[in-house]
Amino acid sequence: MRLPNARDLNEEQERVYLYAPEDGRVLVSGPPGTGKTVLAVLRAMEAAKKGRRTAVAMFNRMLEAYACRLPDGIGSLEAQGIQVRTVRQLFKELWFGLRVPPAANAALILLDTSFDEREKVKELGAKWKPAIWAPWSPKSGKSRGYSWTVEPDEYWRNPGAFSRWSPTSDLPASEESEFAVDWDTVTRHLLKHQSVARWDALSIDKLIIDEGQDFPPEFFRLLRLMSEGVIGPEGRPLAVMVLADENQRLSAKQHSTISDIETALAIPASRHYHLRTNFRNTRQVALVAQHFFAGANTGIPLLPERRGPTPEMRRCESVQTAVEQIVTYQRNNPKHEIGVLIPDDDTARRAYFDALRTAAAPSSVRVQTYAFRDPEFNQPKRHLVFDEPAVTVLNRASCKGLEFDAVFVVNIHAARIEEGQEDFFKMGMYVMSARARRSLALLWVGRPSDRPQVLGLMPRAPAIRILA
Ligand SMILES: Nc1ncnc2c1ncn2[C@@H]1O[C@H](COP(=O)(O)OP(=O)(O)OP(=O)(O)O)[C@@H](O)[C@H]1O
Repeated sequence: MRLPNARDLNEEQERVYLYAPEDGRVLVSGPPGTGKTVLAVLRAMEAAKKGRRTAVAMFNRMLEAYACRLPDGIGSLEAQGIQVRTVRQLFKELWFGLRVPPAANAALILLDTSFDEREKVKELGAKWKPAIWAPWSPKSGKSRGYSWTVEPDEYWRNPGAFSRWSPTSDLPASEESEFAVDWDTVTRHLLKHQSVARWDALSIDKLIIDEGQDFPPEFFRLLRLMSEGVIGPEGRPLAVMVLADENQRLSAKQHSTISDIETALAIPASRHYHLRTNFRNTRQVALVAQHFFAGANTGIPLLPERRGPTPEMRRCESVQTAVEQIVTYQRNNPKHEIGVLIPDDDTARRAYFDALRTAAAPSSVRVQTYAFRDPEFNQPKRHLVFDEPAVTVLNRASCKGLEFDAVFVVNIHAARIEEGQEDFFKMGMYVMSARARRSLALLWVGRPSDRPQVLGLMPRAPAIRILA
């Protein structure tokens, strides 16, 4: 990521960087491009310099990978002793480390079993699952990677039979999705087992959360209790800083508005900092993003002065024609970072990725992608480069927080907007168009006579050049 020098911060950023309290809870809100991630990273570096054990927690792996890469000469965040994790991973590690007894609705129960006792647990119905990560399994030796698990039904029939192997469970999942955490259950469980939890597993005393709007209020209620010292190690309350923009919410279900976060974290006005200056986009890109603005509280950024080309909306005969447009742009601008963003359709993401890779093959340009569910491409820390020329193909959910010189939002004709979900569609378009530093194109595929539903929601001239 591009990290301005602390001396280049503007006044509103400086207020956070220099004067926001180190302890308790602080909220920073601001629209896209106002420097929230920059402040998260700068504040983390500052806290680490002062000897505070700090973590920056991101919503997804893409942002985690992006924030890990700092400009040359600064050294990675990890090298500075700062943990960079997704929130889920951070709390999963903590949860396992606390070794609290299994939660009632947990999908998986783990046993801390030595190699020598494997036959005994097997007799009780436990199974060895090598793919399950257990913090206590040694990295080498005879029992390397052994994770013994027992089905919840089996366990709850006779919990006492397993007690000698310190049973614990996975983070309780919410009913909506196995990937979403049931934070209320986590809170209740930690309150109940506060005295037996091994709190030395909490390896941080400062937590900075980026993209805070994508976590539910229950998560912030847990953080509040941890920062008040109600949950956590005695005498070591957790300091929390949250950065958020409610206009960039990802899901209609699991999210928080700014006022939800203020309430759940009990943030007074004096601890809520507002950013308004957009450092990322040109004025022309910002005007298109503004068209999709859904009107929630964080506000529209001040329009930037920097000028650039007028964004375009282009009809393409086929996916292949759209791909050719992108490849032509890349050939004319070989030094650019290019984002190809899709309003959440994994089949389309893969199709664009494959077609771009083939079409760009004669050149040495890097074409890369990420998808959580695609085992070939779900390790962005290992596979992706940032701040170098590349064509990066991503779904909407993965492009949060990132930026590119040029953005092509493709496949928009296929977007289906469910009743009452228009605001979320617009928020998705807001997030994707605001990734562009300079050039923005919205591409749809169809015949000249086609009128896909979404075209009615697109900006019009003169904000955008319409090309058929
Ligand atoms: N004071 C500054 N001077 C110069 N560039 C800056 C400054 N602050 C931020 N930037 C640049 O602006 C861009 C956007 O910053 P950043 O990604 O932190 O914004 P953000 O608020 O997190 O955006 P989003 O909500 O879209 O994730 C980055 O390229 C960053 O380097």
